[in-house]
Amino acid sequence: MNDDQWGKLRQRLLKTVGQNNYTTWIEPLEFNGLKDEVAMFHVPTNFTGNYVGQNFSDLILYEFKAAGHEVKRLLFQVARKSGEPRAARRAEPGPEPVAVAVDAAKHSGQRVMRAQPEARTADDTVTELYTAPLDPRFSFDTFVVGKPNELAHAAARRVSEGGPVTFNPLVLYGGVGLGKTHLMHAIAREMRSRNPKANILYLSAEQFMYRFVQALREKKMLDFKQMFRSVDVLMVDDVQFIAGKDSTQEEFFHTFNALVDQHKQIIISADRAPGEIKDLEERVQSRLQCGLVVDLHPTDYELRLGILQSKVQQYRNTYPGLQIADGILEFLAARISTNVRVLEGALTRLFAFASLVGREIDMELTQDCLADVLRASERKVTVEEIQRKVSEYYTIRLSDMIGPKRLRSYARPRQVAMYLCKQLTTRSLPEIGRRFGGRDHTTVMHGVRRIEELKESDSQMAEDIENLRRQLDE
Ligand SMILES: Nc1ncnc2c1ncn2[C@@H]1O[C@H](COP(=O)(O)OP(=O)(O)OP(=O)(O)O)[C@@H](O)[C@H]1O
Repeated sequence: MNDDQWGKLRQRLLKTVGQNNYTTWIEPLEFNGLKDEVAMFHVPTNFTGNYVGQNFSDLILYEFKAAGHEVKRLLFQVARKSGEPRAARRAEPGPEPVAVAVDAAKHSGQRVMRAQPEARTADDTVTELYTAPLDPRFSFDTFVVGKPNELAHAAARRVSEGGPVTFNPLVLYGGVGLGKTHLMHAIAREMRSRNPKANILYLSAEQFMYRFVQALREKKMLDFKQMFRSVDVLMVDDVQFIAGKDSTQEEFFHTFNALVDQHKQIIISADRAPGEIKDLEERVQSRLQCGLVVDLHPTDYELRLGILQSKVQQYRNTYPGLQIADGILEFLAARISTNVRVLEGALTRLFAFASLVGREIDMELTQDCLADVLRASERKVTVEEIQRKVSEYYTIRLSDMIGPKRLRSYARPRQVAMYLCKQLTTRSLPEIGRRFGGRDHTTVMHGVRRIEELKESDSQMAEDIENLRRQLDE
């Protein structure tokens, strides 16, 4: 594998791990070759290697495999700073500078060898990750409410008003870019403005783990416990991050209990319902389920349009005099349905571009400027292609998949195909139903929902969907 291929592999990892994780963890990896089924990397610090090994090894190994390279181990070595001799390019762990090696055979995310905290160096400091400043853009005023998020918004508002703690914890969950962090920040800001003396701690679950690890390393566990137990409000974003990290979960559990006992408000966000977070201890799951659990649903057309209109209002201050033709926002709301982050990014780019070239934002400029975004959201694949691919994948006859048989071995692939049609084409549910032997749209909806559920709870299903998507992309 050469650097170019590694570049492509990295791009695939970006899609899976998200931009933040990518920038922090994947981008700093310097690919250093493949030897004897060992993929070698230079990493800036032991901590990076250790972290990547623990959290992303299975994904990296999977991507190597998908790219046709048999890789059994990952080896992370600390790169020397300039002026220092380069780290030896070897596959065997030596006394220095090996940080982590990960074995594919045991690759349920487990390391076979790890750097002990004591082995870390001063440059492993993670202090900068400890602060979690609130984003000034994320307030209730800028949060657009629609059907998919009205319950989450109402619960967030209610909690932010303070007063007696009624539901504890409040858990907000939902998919990528649907506004969980926005709402968390809005709650924190509102609480702070209502009660400036309140000790409100907002941090991501990742930061919670870093603090915990650092406290262990520096033998300051008492300070850690005291600090977390003295807050009035604890807000932990993206709690799914601690799943599978046993000691962190345990500490989180105790912190949680101590605060609930003192009637302190806890607010949590997650990318899925607590009961569906794989490798999250049952006792943690059940604690999270004790309060109010509310769901941010995927955006609908109206909410997307509302968000776009609100952003245009905000942009008017930055770009006074900018003209936007009728129908453009409607076009974007209909075409870009992935997540709000992408929608916002598209609009920002459009405004910047229009102001640079000094033109009105019309359809032509929109198509030019957002060609890549629109192409990415364009669903070129057809219902027929999906049906064919899915029947091949599950080795069933196309006619059985489309036909009336209800046997599980036909019904499940049929639901998978319906799900993919919903995701990858612009066909409506009734249209999809018609193409599947004239089925009713409610049957399609049921099938789509079932697969969405299974994708979360059944790793085989998640893998099947991913494989099929990939094959359909080719
Ligand atoms: N209802 C909304 N009104 C206004 N802006 C929104 C809304 N929902 C999301 N956004 C914007 O979309 C972007 C992504 O939202 P946010 O970061 O809160 O998503 P998230 O659910 O926390 O995603 P992730 O799972 O990636 O952490 C932010 O810029 C946010 O302001």
